[in-house]
Amino acid sequence: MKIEFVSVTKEFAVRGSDRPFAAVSDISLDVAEGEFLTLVGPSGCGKSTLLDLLTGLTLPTRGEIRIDGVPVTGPGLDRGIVFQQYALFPWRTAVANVEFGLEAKGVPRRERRERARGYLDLVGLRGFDERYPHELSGGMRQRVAIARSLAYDPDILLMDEPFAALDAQTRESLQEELLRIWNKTGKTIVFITHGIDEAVYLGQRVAVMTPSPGRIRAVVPVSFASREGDLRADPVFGEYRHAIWTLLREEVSSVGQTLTQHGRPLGLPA
Ligand SMILES: Nc1ncnc2c1ncn2[C@@H]1O[C@H](COP(=O)(O)OP(=O)(O)OP(=O)(O)O)[C@@H](O)[C@H]1O
Repeated sequence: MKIEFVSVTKEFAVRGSDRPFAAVSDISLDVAEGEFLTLVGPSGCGKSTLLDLLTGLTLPTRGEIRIDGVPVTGPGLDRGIVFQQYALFPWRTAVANVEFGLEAKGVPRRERRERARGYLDLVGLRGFDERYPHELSGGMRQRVAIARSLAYDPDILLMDEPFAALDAQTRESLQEELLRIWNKTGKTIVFITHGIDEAVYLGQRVAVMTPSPGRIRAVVPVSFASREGDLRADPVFGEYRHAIWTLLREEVSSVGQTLTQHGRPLGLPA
């Protein structure tokens, strides 16, 4: 297993109270090597807390997170992160931003530019190497951020609502690009979103989180007979969307009904 959360709880101290607040509680979840897992849930359910734990920026109060069987004790170059905000260096061109990842890896100067250009190509930004971030659109900046994370050549890509600030059309085209990049690179991706459509479109499995305390309500495997054409208009897409929407509203019994109706066991609680 690439990533394992084993009974992970994260508590924060609350000012003026001697009882801590559990941001996430007793989370157990496995992510396979090369899998694309989306994590969906409402604001405040603990998605970012889970991701922070996975980056090693914070440590669990109880439980353990393992990568390749080894407990996470701090950040590492095996995990690349893409945030909602672009976090690019404004004083560096696109290609120099991507090169930053290669500097961290100790790649010799000569090789850096060439490899950085390769990553810009991969994210569809050929010809934009010398643009500064302020000369790029929001979608392009996010492509540069993805290219920079890929330049570290991490095994795992962690994405915290990376497309949330983009307009709908740009978001859809970046989702498509991301799937293409994932297919090409075989990275393990954990992608956080509060959009059900986005979770269903991208994920091979969708982990559904509910708040107070943050828990994983269900993990829904997603598959389509074909991804040709307008996938979002596919009735099966609508079924997944509805199932997850219902889970988020805790109407679990009707979810069981919707799904068995079509004879596809989706691993949901009955
Ligand atoms: N450092 C902290 N100290 C105290 N409470 C915290 C801390 N970090 C997060 N929390 C609390 O933990 C809960 C989960 O927060 P988190 O940011 O993980 O949620 P989220 O699902 O990512 O939300 P959003 O979608 O709005 O980003 C929230 O109630 C938040 O107030």
